[in-house]
Amino acid sequence: MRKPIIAGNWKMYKTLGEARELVAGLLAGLGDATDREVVVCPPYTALASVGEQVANTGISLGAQEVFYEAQGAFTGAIAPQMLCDVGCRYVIVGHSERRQFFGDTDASVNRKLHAALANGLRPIMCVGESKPQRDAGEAEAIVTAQVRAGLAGVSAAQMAEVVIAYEPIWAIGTGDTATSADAQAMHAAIRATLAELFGAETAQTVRIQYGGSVKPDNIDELMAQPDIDGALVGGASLKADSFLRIIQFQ
Ligand SMILES: O=C[C@H](O)COP(=O)(O)O
Repeated sequence: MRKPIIAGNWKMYKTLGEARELVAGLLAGLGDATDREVVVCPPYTALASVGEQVANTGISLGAQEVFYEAQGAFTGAIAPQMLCDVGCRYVIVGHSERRQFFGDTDASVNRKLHAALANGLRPIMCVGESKPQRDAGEAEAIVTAQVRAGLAGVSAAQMAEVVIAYEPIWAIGTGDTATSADAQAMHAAIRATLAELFGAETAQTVRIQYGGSVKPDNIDELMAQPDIDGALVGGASLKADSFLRIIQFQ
């Protein structure tokens, strides 16, 4: 059985004080459910503080990005060990905003994913097509190619640590969610690709999140799909009440 994983990607939001307030609200309402995993991914500036706050709670810490080198003259970059140092368990790689604004490619995403794994971090690797690509009927080919390239050189054993997030770019921050049927179809295509790469048994164990305008009013339907194993949530993770409702999907 795949344990559902709900992750909040705060993107470039939350000062230290705001971060503490949000996490306090989450901890107050979380309860002790152990049948689902909860992750928050604050901006770098709040990682250490939130890391202390969530230590020994039901919330895991994740970062939004990582560089693939261990150390060196890489101004502005953060190394995998630095993320471990502040308590991170997860790190997002290949988010479409990193691909769009910061030059990430399938090749650099693959290097970051390997660096994360080598340092004991669990990568959440994002893939997803643009609107023109979907309209042209290329969505599945684009997404499965991103999966293959991003996972190049990864072993079946390492896949136990990898989470994949399918995020159609046109659904991010737009309120325009993929229908649960469209999302399910893409998740099934991703799982079929994983089966080709790593074998059917391993493919059945890999968690695939959906991301793109996940809200309290659509999470239940999305999570009811057989190949949707969680959500990567942006806007609706910035308030405790809406993120708690998403965590408490039926
Ligand atoms: O990482 C999260 C996604 O980009 C989704 O963002 P959103 O929930 O604001 O659409």
